[in-house]
Amino acid sequence: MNIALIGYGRMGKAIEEILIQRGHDVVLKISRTPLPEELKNIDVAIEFSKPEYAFDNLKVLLENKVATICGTTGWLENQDEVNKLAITNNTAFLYASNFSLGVNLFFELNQVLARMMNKYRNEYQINLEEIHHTQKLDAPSGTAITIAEGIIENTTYKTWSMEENSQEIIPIEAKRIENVPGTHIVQYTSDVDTIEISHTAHSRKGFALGAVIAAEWIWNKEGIFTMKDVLELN
Ligand SMILES: NC(=O)c1ccc[n+]([C@@H]2O[C@H](COP(=O)([O-])OP(=O)(O)OC[C@H]3O[C@@H](n4cnc5c(N)ncnc54)[C@H](O)[C@@H]3O)[C@@H](O)[C@H]2O)c1
Ligand SMILES: O=C(O)C1=N[C@H](C(=O)O)CCC1
Repeated sequence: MNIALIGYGRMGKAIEEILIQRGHDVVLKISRTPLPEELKNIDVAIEFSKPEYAFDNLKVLLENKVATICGTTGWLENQDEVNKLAITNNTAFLYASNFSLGVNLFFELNQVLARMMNKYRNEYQINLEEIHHTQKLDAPSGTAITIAEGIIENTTYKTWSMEENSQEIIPIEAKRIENVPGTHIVQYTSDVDTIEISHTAHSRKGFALGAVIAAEWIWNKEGIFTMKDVLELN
């Protein structure tokens, strides 16, 4: 496939390596705004840039009817508009806060555990922690937000917060430590014990491979998709 890499930083470079290994051609690499207004001969675009640029990049890509995979976090206030653009332009769009197979399995496990723990809300205090490298611009991580949303969907918690903690709120703690690719921990603590599930990425390879697999999957499709569709976790 002909792939456009929009954002050529740590993730863009890790994705390029896997694209080449799998026989794809990287026909465009963009590391700053603006994108060219006309985009031709691109099968799929993979967008991993920065929170403040993602929305403008996605608009140009979708208006050019380019099927797009987006891994940039921190722009989701515009998600509805982006989804609409994909639909009105008869193209395909997939956003994932985390493309790794392991984290997508972890999302499922988190929901099962949340359902079980809801009965014991009074005995156990929940805590969600994410740890990433010091260059990360957004907090909490997109992955932590997806984990919190998965808990909210399956329990009586109403929201998440990095500042407040109450019966209705899932507290999220974001730590920044040099060279950590991404760690997420969900903990339920009582007076007598702790139940904990965690996912630790050893490198960016898992994120990059997942993004390439999603790009291969979305080619020639129309609509809004998630990694659940790609990995057949539905
Ligand atoms: N979904 C996932 O699985 C996943 C995994 C890792 C990182 N991320 C997210 O991906 C994003 C990128 O992460 P990273 O570690 O590669 O960051 P990075 O800072 O290394 O790279 C970002 C790149 O974007 C480029 N850029 C700047 N302005 C741009 C513009 N207007 N258009 C296009 N590119 C532009 C920069 O030159 C830089 O090279 C972040 O939001 C991060 O949270 C997501
Ligand atoms: O390195 C990053 O930045 C990461 N961002 C994603 C997030 O915000 O969840 C995925 C993990 C790595």
